[in-house]
Amino acid sequence: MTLIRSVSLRRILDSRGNPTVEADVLTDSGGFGRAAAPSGASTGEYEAIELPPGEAIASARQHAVPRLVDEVHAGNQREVDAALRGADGTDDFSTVGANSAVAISMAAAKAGADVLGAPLFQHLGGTFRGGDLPIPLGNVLGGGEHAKAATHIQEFLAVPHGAPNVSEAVFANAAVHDRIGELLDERDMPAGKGDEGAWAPAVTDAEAFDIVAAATDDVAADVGFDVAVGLDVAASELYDAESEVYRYGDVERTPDEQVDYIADLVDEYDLAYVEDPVEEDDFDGFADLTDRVGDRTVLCGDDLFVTNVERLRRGIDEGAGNAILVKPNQIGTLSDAVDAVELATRNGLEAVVSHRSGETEDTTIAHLAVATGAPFIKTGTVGGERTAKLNELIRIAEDAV
Ligand SMILES: C=C(OP(=O)(O)O)C(=O)O
Ligand SMILES: [Mg+2]
Repeated sequence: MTLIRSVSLRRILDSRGNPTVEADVLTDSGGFGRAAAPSGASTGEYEAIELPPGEAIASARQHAVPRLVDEVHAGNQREVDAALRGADGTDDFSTVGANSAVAISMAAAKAGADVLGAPLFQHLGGTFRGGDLPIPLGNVLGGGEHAKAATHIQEFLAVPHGAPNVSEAVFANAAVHDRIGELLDERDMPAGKGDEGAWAPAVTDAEAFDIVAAATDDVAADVGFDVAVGLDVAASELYDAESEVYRYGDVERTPDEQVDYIADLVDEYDLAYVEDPVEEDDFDGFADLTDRVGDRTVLCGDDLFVTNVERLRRGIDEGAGNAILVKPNQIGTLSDAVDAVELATRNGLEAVVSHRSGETEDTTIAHLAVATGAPFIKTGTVGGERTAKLNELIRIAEDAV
């Protein structure tokens, strides 16, 4: 019933206005799935390879599609993803492109769910999933690679960890975003928005902390539950490997000073979450920070782990971090992404399923987070490509997908 009958690939627009890959998968019984690849801007050095969409599509048509059509069942995700890996023949999807691979992998999962008549999260996670919804981490102000001339730290996040349900959490993050807009207005600080819809004012990181902390406090008082502050430092983008310093404009920090700086920020702002506090090769610095503040904050590896079980295993062995960011396109298939979540969970690390800065209306990550029981999802706060996932979570919670 779920034997793949056709796979079609096309170029569509992503939220930055760049082309990306969309895949349609059709099964012999008429099951249909459509999914699109997201795309990063502050990408990790060790991510799977995203090819220019035209090349990725041509290569997938040549190498992957013949291995899938009339050969593989969309309902068997491991079989689909093994066929994609076999067709590619490399560790990093550099033949067919991780963008084609992830679009096909996710579209096949949706086709499988369609045949079953079950929501995607249930097809991926089993019938007992759906009770635990992730806490949404909302990017409300930022800069880095997502908005030049704004903050050095890439993302200031709202963390509504006291919310009684996902819907109230989603609306609390939107309220923080809105409150920041008011505070920027009051302070006469004009601001556009970055790639993920977060405010991108030309303020210092210190001013940004002040504004975001005020906004989360105001919203927490209003909604009656805790809303904390989190960060994605995206430290690899600040690191100058030649001189071995982190550059925040004119301010330089050595790797040791960087660890001290982040540890101080965790205590000063009671940070609930810090992603990529040090650069992607510094497992030692990550472990040092985990020793110092890992008991009171979530320390998450994005560029450090790139959703890769080999790099995650090293992190587990060395005590680097207590959480992993999970981006399916960093590794190329849903099976690989689920393997990373399961390895993390078995070893006491938390999983944070994540969007990319370049996104589409695709909602697969909302289902993946619920399917894997991930405690967090990071998928922005406002903007149609971000609200697509947030609204899907609200529907999943209501059993309305
Ligand atoms: C979402 C992120 O940005 P990008 O997609 O640009 O890597 C991130 O760094 O966590
Ligand atoms: Mg990141």
